[in-house]
Amino acid sequence: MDVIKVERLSKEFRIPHEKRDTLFAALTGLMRPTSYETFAALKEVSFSVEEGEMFGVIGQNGSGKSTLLKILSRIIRPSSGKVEVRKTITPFLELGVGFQYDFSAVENIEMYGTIMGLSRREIENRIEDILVFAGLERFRDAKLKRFSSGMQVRLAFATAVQTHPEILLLDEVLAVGDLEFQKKCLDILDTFKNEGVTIVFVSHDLEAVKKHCSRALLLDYGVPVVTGETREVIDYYRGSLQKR
Ligand SMILES: Nc1ncnc2c1ncn2[C@@H]1O[C@H](COP(=O)(O)OP(=O)(O)OP(=O)(O)O)[C@@H](O)[C@H]1O
Repeated sequence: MDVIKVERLSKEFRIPHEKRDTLFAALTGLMRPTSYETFAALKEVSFSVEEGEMFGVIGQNGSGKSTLLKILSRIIRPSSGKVEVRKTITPFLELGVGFQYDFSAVENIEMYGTIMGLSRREIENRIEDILVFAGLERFRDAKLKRFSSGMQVRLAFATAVQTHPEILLLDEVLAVGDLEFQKKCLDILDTFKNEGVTIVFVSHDLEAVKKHCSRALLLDYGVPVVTGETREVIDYYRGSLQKR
């Protein structure tokens, strides 16, 4: 069963240009009205993701991957096209949103867990597991402002995976963690996959995409160049990069 179905999805952003012809006009505010340029971040993108599948989205910087995930999670609206999502989406796009830097690790787990929809009891039962998974047991009472960015992501990911996701959207969030932690997270994703969780995984780490995703989509400046079996999509991507 398809849990995500995207048909001819397009997204255009309006980029403002302020025209100030002379310094005098700029200083006196006598400028022409702002004009806008339209920028197409996604152009007629279509694909579907099956339940329990880990689906990769790859492409160069600025190719529209994050825009696509933001539309799937309803953070932004498409300009045209159709997006159907049949289960609840848990977006891990910006891990750690809501973290309080003056709070300790444990206080942040309690707060973040609440934001992610866990009950008080669920959080209390899991605090130790979360700290162990994040490898931060020794830092339980340290304030977050003393943590490195990698430590913050470890804490956020460790808390977030305790929720009961149906569809997970991951946007390059693991890249900040060190190699050992990245491996741990990818192992967790495999466990999720085995439990039937659907995962959409945006990454520049092509080896991780190849290893964990069954199918993938390659975007090139908003254009869906190829969708299919991950190995073929990655080979195509590598081949096209060599030709440039
Ligand atoms: N709110 C916005 N307003 C205007 N342009 C935007 C906005 N959000 C994204 N863009 C533009 O859309 C294009 C696609 O951006 P997006 O962040 O989706 O790319 P990406 O593939 O995720 O890139 P990266 O690999 O660098 O994370 C970029 O050119 C970006 O500048």
